[in-house]
Amino acid sequence: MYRTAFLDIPPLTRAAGSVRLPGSKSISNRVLLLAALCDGVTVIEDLLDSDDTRVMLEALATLGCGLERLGPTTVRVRGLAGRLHVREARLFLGNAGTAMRPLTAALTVLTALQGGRFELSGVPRMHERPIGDLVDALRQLGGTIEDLGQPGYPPLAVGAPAPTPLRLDAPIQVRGDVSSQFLTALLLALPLAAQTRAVTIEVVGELISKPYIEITLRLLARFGVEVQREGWSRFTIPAGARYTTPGCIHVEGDASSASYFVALGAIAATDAPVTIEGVGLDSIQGDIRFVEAAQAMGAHVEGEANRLHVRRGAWPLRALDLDCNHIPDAAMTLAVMALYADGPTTLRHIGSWRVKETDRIAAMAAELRQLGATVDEGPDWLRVHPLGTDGRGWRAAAIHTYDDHRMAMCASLAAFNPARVPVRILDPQCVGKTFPDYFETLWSVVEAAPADIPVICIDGPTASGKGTLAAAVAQRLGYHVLDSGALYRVVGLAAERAGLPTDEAALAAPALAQRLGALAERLPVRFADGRIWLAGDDVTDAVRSEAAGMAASRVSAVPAVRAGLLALQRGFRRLPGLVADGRDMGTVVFPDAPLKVFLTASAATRARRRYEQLISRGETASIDGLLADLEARDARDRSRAAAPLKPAEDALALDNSEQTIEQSVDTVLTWWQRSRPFGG
Ligand SMILES: Nc1ncnc2c1ncn2[C@@H]1O[C@H](COP(=O)(O)OP(=O)(O)O)[C@@H](O)[C@H]1O
Ligand SMILES: Nc1ccn([C@H]2C[C@H](O)[C@@H](COP(=O)(O)OP(=O)(O)O)O2)c(=O)n1
Repeated sequence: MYRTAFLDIPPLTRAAGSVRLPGSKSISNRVLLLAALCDGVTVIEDLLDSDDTRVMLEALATLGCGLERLGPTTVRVRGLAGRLHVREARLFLGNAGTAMRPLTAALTVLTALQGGRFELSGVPRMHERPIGDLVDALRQLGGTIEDLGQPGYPPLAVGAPAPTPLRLDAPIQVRGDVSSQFLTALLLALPLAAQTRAVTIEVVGELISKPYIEITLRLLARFGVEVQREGWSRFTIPAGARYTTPGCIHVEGDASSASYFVALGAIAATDAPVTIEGVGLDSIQGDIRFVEAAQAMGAHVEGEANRLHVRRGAWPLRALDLDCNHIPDAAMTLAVMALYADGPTTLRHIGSWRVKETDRIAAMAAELRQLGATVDEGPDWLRVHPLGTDGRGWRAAAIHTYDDHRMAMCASLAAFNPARVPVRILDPQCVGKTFPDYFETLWSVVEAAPADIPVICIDGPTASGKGTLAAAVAQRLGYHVLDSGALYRVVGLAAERAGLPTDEAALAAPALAQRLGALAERLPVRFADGRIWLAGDDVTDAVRSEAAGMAASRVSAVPAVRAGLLALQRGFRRLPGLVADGRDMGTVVFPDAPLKVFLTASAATRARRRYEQLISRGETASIDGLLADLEARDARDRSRAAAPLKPAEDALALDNSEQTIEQSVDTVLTWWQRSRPFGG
């Protein structure tokens, strides 16, 4: 997951390959609660690992539920069997509506039956998301609920020290036109109160998002409770209802998350399809019907039970006028697809967007306008005018994401714009709510022209702080790092292991130069988790010695070695970007890089830094010896014929002798921001 302040997505061209989706959020949190309420042990497989499931798991643990992680996405839950093990607790539920609403209902019923008091709260946005309709229904039922903030919104406290009688004789009425989660919450909670009598729920007003109720009913059935329904207005939980564990339950891939990859297949030019694993036509999630909407816009989709294959069909996409009540979350994806359509697209019946993670109608309109689009909005509809496929009208934009995972994932699709402008996603870690590795998954199936993948080059003499600066800048931007010096060091070491001399006299022989070149070209080197591996050996420490630095300097003067390492170095230019440090990053390896920095510091400063570095590693060193060595190394690196150390013509010079590391990092990031088309 990217924890950077922003993530720049370079213009993308093609897409192909296969993605596996994380588990469905809606199914994950429902199954967790059902497993916690029932009697016995349930093993949940392919559970979503995200912010929203984490808060649910923490709440259940607080309530005394036995939880055991069997793997990253497998959890064993020992149910509470309908009994409260803890009578008082505070539960923090982040911004997870799928935790807040059902837990409020379940704890109201359990405390009415057994006594106890629980406080439920969330992030500030959660305290702006309505829950009043559910609270009204639970009060009708006889539950005790206290508003701890603004009435009708979390935070709340439920329960009282002593049990209170529940009124189950008359049907419980709940409004269904603001959020279907209120009905879901009652459906999940009321089986706890239906041991001796049937309980009926009546929906007042038109029920929205019916597919989510279908998921709830199907999962209740898996846990042994068959609810009878009359249309979408009356639901009866039979007398004697009792949750029983299905033993093992598998969570299917998130159909709403699938929508981004379906859209990708529809938008990107492809040779092979984009294949989405983990969700298909057998899905119980309503958002699977997004596939029909995408097909109506022109996507070519082949579906299997648990898999989808998507390719571009009609191009530009066909404009759409659609009632989106049945796909409230995935419909956001249509709003971005609409930018690539042949006319205005209207999404109707999306009033629930206004009370989601943010006011999604307002947010979507504002951000699509930033990209250059004309957007009209009404209380419960949105009309997006296309930006066209000839490249005109598109603007590079820094997209606000409003702590809303879907805003970030949707906006990423704008990176296919024909104007080939990058898209900046602010606060990319908001995807952690449902799809922490969304961007990494995106990179695995998309392509960008290498020239569009940014590289920041940091060249300069030894101990000027290149490596330190490169690592820090890369971390702030979410970019990859290329420590090219390490490659020359590894060549020196590999030569030594192969019994090849690396002294200057020997290196003058053309036959040796050729062998070293061949060795460099097929160098079995691997960088992983901050370590360097040579043919399976961890050589991280071995290549860091001063002797290895000297050997590297000598072999690096051999043109065949430099040529041999060229392709390997250019291979580091991967999405979303690269920071490369060395001697010739800006002059030879990435001459088209949009930012080149030539980093220097006085020889005395560099000798002192290297000295401190060695001493802190527990090695012995003398400043005078180091100074002599680094001056010799600089002289060789500068005077060699092949790719000598020198600033590129378009490099910006930075002397950091008097700067702290943070100051150098800020200088480079300021230069970088200036070179980007986002303003600010
Ligand atoms: N302003 C600065 N910028 C970068 N590094 C600095 C700075 N001040 C001190 N250093 C230290 O200098 C040492 C050498 O830095 P390093 O990144 O290894 O250099 P290089 O990669 O150029 O050989 C490190 O221990 C680093 O912490
Ligand atoms: N792009 C590069 C990087 C390093 N080299 C050579 C020249 C350097 O003296 C050695 C070692 O480089 P490295 O960056 O690891 O050395 P320092 O950390 O700056 O001491 O490799 C090069 O020729 N071209």
